[in-house]
Amino acid sequence: MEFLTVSNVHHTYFSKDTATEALQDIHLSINKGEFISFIGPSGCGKTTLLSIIAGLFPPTIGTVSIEGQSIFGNEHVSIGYMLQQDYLFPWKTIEENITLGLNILNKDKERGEEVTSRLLNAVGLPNIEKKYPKELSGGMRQRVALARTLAVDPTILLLDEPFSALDYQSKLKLEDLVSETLKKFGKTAILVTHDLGEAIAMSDRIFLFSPRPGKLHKTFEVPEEMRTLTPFEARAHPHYSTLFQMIWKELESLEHTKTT
Ligand SMILES: Nc1ncnc2c1ncn2[C@@H]1O[C@H](COP(=O)(O)OP(=O)(O)OP(=O)(O)O)[C@@H](O)[C@H]1O
Repeated sequence: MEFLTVSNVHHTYFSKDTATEALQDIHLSINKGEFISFIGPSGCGKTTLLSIIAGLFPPTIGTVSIEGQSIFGNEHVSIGYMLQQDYLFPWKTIEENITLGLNILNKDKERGEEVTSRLLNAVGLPNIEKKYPKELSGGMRQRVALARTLAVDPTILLLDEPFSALDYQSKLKLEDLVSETLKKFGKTAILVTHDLGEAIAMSDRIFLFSPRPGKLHKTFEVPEEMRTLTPFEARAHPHYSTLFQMIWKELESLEHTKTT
């Protein structure tokens, strides 16, 4: 079932005397519960498209809708955004950080304690409600950021390189945790990443964009039998390296068109 639709999206950034065309004629659709990755050469407009889907600004041309309704100014759509940095408030406890969104939205305020405890359990960090972010490692803080993102029960989760600041071991563990948690909560998600292996291991489909102005170059389906595995297990599946090489070659040919 089509859930998110991006139709005829073009985006140009205008400043005093320059116009930078970031995206050109993007059409795509995503099904409910799917995990999608956006990959492509640096500067091809991945973050721009994610920001437009988040409703941070409208595209110059085109529309983005969720379940048939435009996302701009739509108060029924709540977007969960997870970034490279966790952006937890250092002066607030973990519980206060997690319930921040609920308080701002005036939603489920009285259930804050219960929601916090349920989500901290889900991300494997029980009983840290009263701690402060500085008492946690980088990986633990990103797990709290995931709990905070899920607390508002977002319609869709947008993940902009959320693992890239972590050491390799923490990154692999968090990939598994995010994947398992999103499946458990039945969430739809889009991941922007420069790590092709991560995209293959975590996604149902991968959207490859061409150099700026970014266009959707190709879509790759991850084989069904890999999707039921954890990202860690998926990396050991024989189809993983086949897909990696296929997409890598495409990426290299796109990089070539960029410089020539
Ligand atoms: N606020 C802005 N004003 C002007 N130009 C911008 C702005 N934000 C992004 N750009 C330009 O738009 C293009 C697309 O940028 P964007 O950050 O979306 O690409 P990206 O694919 O996410 O890049 P990267 O992979 O390097 O993070 C780039 O050329 C960038 O310099």
